[in-house]
Amino acid sequence: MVSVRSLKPICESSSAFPSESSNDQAITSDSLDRSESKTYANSFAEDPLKASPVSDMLLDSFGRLHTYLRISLTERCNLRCQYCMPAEGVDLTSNPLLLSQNEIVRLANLFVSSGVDKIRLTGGEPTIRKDIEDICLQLSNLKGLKTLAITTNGITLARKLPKLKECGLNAVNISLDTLVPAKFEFMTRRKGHAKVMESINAAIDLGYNPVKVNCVVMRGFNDDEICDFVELTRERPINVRFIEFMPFDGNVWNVKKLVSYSEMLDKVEQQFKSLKRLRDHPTDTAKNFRVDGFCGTVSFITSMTEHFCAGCNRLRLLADGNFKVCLFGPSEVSLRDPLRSGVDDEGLKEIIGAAVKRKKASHSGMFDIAKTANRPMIHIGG
Ligand SMILES: Nc1nc2c(ncn2[C@@H]2O[C@H](COP(=O)(O)OP(=O)(O)OP(=O)(O)O)[C@@H](O)[C@H]2O)c(=O)[nH]1
Ligand SMILES: C[S@@+](CC[C@H](N)C(=O)[O-])C[C@H]1O[C@@H](n2cnc3c(N)ncnc32)[C@H](O)[C@@H]1O
Ligand code: SF4
Ligand code: SF4
Repeated sequence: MVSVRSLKPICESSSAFPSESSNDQAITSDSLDRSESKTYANSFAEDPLKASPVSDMLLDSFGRLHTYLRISLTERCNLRCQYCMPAEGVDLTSNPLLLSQNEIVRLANLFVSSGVDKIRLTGGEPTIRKDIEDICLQLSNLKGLKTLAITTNGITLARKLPKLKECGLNAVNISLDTLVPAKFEFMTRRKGHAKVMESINAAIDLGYNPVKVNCVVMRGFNDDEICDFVELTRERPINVRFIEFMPFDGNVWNVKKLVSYSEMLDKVEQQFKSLKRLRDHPTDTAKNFRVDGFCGTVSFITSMTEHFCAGCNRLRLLADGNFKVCLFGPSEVSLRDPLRSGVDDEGLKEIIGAAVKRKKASHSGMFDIAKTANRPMIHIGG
């Protein structure tokens, strides 16, 4: 049974939480050709150092400024999604080798004082970290940070969100791949569908706007639900984001299970004739659309068939203190070890800056990625 009805229809235009990207402006000329691939790097490269107070540490050799840091708070999770991790689980870093709260805040402070203005907490499942409220409070007090976001599976979020909001969390992405509880249990190898729906409602009730709903689309699993997900946006301030299935170590990736952006878009356009492309922000991971008259929006994260690396502004700090400049780049450098051996901020900045300068222009394509050793997704955090 499809449980769209278990989400409350609420659509208010005003909100205490401004949308981070200017998704609301429809492109006025004829809708964009879906194969159009924009290069945004040049718009950043004009004179990035003059245009903003961002430190050279965050500028890569292609002129991309990295103002968005994703911090993985834990390698653990209360679900076991098939597309993210193997059934047998993953090797876990021992507790003493994980970053402490103080170390996370110290490193985050270094990034924010260098120009990072958006931090996303991820994992594993970030909400299972016991000190998440304190972490949010300390991070949201960092001068210069504009967005403190979370990506969560929503299992325990409904209960925790009011306090997290008080602690400064101002953007929420919730993962939900199916509207059918039995399919949820199959994909996540756990129960909990109703709790995720409850968390989406709670986030809407608390004024998060939009509440982003991340849906990894896999052939034969949920590709028949795409239009049901679009229906969620009719009366709710939800941004449904259909994500192309990506390969990671230990997941069940296979090109036959990948449903491409073009195929997903076809399905949506067939049922929702008035779907219009919106203007994306150059650093967006998503291509954004709205069905005429609908409250929410629909997006596609097209990492595999139309990558968006030219506008990349993202860096990653993993739970074990490793720093990763690209989701698919296997190279990592430890920030934990120099931090623990007493290296000062300038020393850390040198290590970070050198890694950022080594960042490649783009990922190497899905077939190469599938063959290259990386970490399981649950370690990286998306
Ligand atoms: N290829 C690629 N995929 C990414 C990147 N960042 C996030 N994603 C993927 O996008 C999907 C949604 O990720 P989220 O954690 O919601 O982050 P986000 O898309 O940056 O979210 P917003 O900041 O709200 O736009 C996940 O499948 C991520 O793995 C990136 O830098 N490169
Ligand atoms: C790794 S999870 C971590 C945060 C949290 N546990 C959650 O599920 O939202 C971050 C995001 O990555 C997405 N993701 C995981 N594995 C993926 C894959 N193989 N391809 C595409 N997206 C994936 C998830 O759906 C989720 O939206
Ligand atoms: S996608 Fe998120 S919820 Fe699912 S196993 Fe990975 S970390 Fe856990
Ligand atoms: S694949 Fe790497 S370069 Fe491309 S958008 Fe993702 S993190 Fe950035």
